[in-house]
Amino acid sequence: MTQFNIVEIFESLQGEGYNTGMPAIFIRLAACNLKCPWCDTDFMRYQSMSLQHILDIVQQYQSKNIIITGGEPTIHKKLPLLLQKLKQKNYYIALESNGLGIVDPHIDYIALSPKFHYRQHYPFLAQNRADEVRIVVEDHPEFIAFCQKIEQHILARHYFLSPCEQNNQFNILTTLQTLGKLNQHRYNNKWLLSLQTHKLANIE
Ligand SMILES: Nc1nc2[nH]cc(C(=O)O)c2c(=O)[nH]1
Ligand code: SF4
Ligand SMILES: [Mg+2]
Repeated sequence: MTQFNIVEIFESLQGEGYNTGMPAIFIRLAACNLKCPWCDTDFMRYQSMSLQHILDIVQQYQSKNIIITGGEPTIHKKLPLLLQKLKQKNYYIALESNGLGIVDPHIDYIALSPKFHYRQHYPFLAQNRADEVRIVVEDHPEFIAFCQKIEQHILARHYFLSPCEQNNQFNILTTLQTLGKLNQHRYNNKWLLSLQTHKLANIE
């Protein structure tokens, strides 16, 4: 039987990026190939679930939108089996990934979050197309160059910077200053702000 390691499945609103506010069922897969110091997800607390069990839970909710997140979903080799089933049931599927793996073609909306902290992992990007790129802001002299490099290498419809939360504080000022520098030419500005609004709204 096909099993998946699942941290949680819940219904909420997309808190971040271009689809902010979209009602969706979140499927959070276990494990990650990175270990970001500010990671806000306990991705190693999971349970093994059969494909049918996941479908049963998903179908109890109202929404026809799914957000696959983690952890890092692309490290799950059997993920295409789950996605196929969800597509057969006409779900719209968005995926959150750190960009180190290849994203399955069943995905309708790809949000990639390459991590500056692991910039040495991103010389050759496996996934070089996305609907949106969303980078968590770090205070470092090379951060802007990293964003510009990602903008060159990942063709996306939207580019976002997202404040980093550490010790219950968001680095909003650094984020604003970085946005200002990335968009300094005042024409063809690409970079927008993405907040983790679910944290501000106290929802999951
Ligand atoms: N509401 C809400 N939106 C989200 N968008 C991406 C999330 C994630 O943890 O990947 C997330 C999350 O955890 N909650
Ligand atoms: S890539 Fe995402 S899930 Fe993985 S450690 Fe970093 S913030 Fe956490
Ligand atoms: Mg989250």
